[in-house]
Amino acid sequence: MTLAIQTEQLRKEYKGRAVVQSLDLEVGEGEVFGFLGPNGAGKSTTVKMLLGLVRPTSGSIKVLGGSPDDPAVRARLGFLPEQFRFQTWMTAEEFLKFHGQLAGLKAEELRTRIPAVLKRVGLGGRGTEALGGYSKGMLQRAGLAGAILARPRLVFLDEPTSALDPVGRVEVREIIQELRGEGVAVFLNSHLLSEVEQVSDRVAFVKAGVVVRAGTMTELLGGALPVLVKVDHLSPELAAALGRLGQLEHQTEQQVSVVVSGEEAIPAIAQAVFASGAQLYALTPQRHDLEDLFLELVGQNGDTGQQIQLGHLKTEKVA
Ligand SMILES: Nc1ncnc2c1ncn2[C@@H]1O[C@H](COP(=O)(O)OP(=O)(O)OP(=O)(O)O)[C@@H](O)[C@H]1O
Repeated sequence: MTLAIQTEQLRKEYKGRAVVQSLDLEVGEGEVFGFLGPNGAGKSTTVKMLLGLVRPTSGSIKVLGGSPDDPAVRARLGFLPEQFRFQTWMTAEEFLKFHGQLAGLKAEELRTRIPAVLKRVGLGGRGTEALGGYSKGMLQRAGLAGAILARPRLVFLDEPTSALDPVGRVEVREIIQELRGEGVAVFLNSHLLSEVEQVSDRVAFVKAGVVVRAGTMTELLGGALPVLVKVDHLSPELAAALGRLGQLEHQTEQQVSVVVSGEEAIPAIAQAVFASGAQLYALTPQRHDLEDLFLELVGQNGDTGQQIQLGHLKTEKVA
């Protein structure tokens, strides 16, 4: 299998200061990979190196099995930059035609492909308007159309939903899922962690140029699950029964958090409550999310938290 991205000991220095270091990445075909970290962590620099726009100080990069400097490889890459500044005098159709031609698409294919991608990103019927008159969200949609136009095998999306309304965000999530279904790898850079959590197969957290944690959602967020149980009266018998299912925390007369190993333990909690004769008011799993993990890893002010350098980060597709 050809990996979509493979880097070994990738490093970038600016004026002798390392902004990306020891980066070993492997992203599989059809994998959605979230690359997360605080401002200035080195995410955009990594993306630019993967696209061949910035030269690494040392280390190696393979994208789609080749070099990002190879025009044939570049033609199969899609890129939505965070700061999209498009040719405002062009219409969306002209902009896409221009990018399609640069990617080597034939005029005949562009005739059908351009309206199809405009429709896909929610700009159907707006293609003949100048980009100068587009709203921020419409521009971001046009940029996404440009990124997927030439049927790339690897797409880099840098903050793809920052200007979008909630409907647009759902649509982008659907597009990412479609790309994955077609075997396209997606390298996603976003501070909107709940969205990353919903679409990514794997994520890596980067801090000061170093990957501090990486894995699948289950690997990162699985494990102990606190379940909040609210009842009319938490009798000693009920507490004892719940204590047999998991560790009890934050116990009061009417509620307790039962820390169990996974969701499969939830029905037994409900049964224990009913068997005790108590009235159940709430049974709430309180799974940690990527935001909790982000704050834990990089600290609320971005400069606390532990740094663990991973020797090797493999990111194979998760079924
Ligand atoms: N051309 C450059 N010259 C000098 N320093 C640079 C250059 N480009 C990036 N840097 C520095 O490299 C570090 C990483 O920047 P980068 O843009 O990769 O971070 P980022 O993780 O994408 O941040 P953000 O989330 O804010 O977009 C920063 O300290 C930045 O100042």
